[in-house]
Amino acid sequence: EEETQFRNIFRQIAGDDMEINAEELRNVLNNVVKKHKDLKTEGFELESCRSMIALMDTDGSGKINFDEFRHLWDKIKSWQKIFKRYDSDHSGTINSYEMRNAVNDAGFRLNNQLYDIITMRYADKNMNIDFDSFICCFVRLDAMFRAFHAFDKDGDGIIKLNVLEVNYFVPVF
Ligand SMILES: O=C(O)[C@@H](S)Cc1ccc(I)cc1
Ligand SMILES: [Ca+2]
Repeated sequence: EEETQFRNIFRQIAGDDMEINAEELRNVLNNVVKKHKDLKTEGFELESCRSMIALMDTDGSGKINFDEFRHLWDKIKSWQKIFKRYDSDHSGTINSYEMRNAVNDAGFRLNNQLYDIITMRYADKNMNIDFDSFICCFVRLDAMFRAFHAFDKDGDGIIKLNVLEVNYFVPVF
């Protein structure tokens, strides 16, 4: 039941080509986020949606198919729960202190420097991160850690990268 309903929603968003492009992703994200008063945003930017698609597009089609979309949607659903859980002052934004706990809760382990880097990168002038910036940050962190684990064959937490492979880690910034 849930599955067919989700597939129908996907079909509506994706249209005839049954793939979601950046424009269609931006529309659905902005329509859904509007319903959540506790998620502050100026709206998802097209550029952010392009990079979200690039990071989730496993078959390199430049768009996301049903499975890739469902995968992204499940992540966004879980990350919005984390956002609400750690927005302790219900400001609708995440401050640097709340961000550290949110990132940890999502299972990402960063060193202090990286926490500061991503907070600077995604926060506004008052050091607050709004919802769309939060999601973009988490999509990139997720992609970075997935790439890292793909390279870390023996799981010892150390990887060797040649200059071309470094590209997998640039999107975080
Ligand atoms: O689907 C919803 O409205 C809730 S449950 C989860 C969610 C919230 C915000 C976004 I953007 C996407 C999904
Ligand atoms: Ca807050």
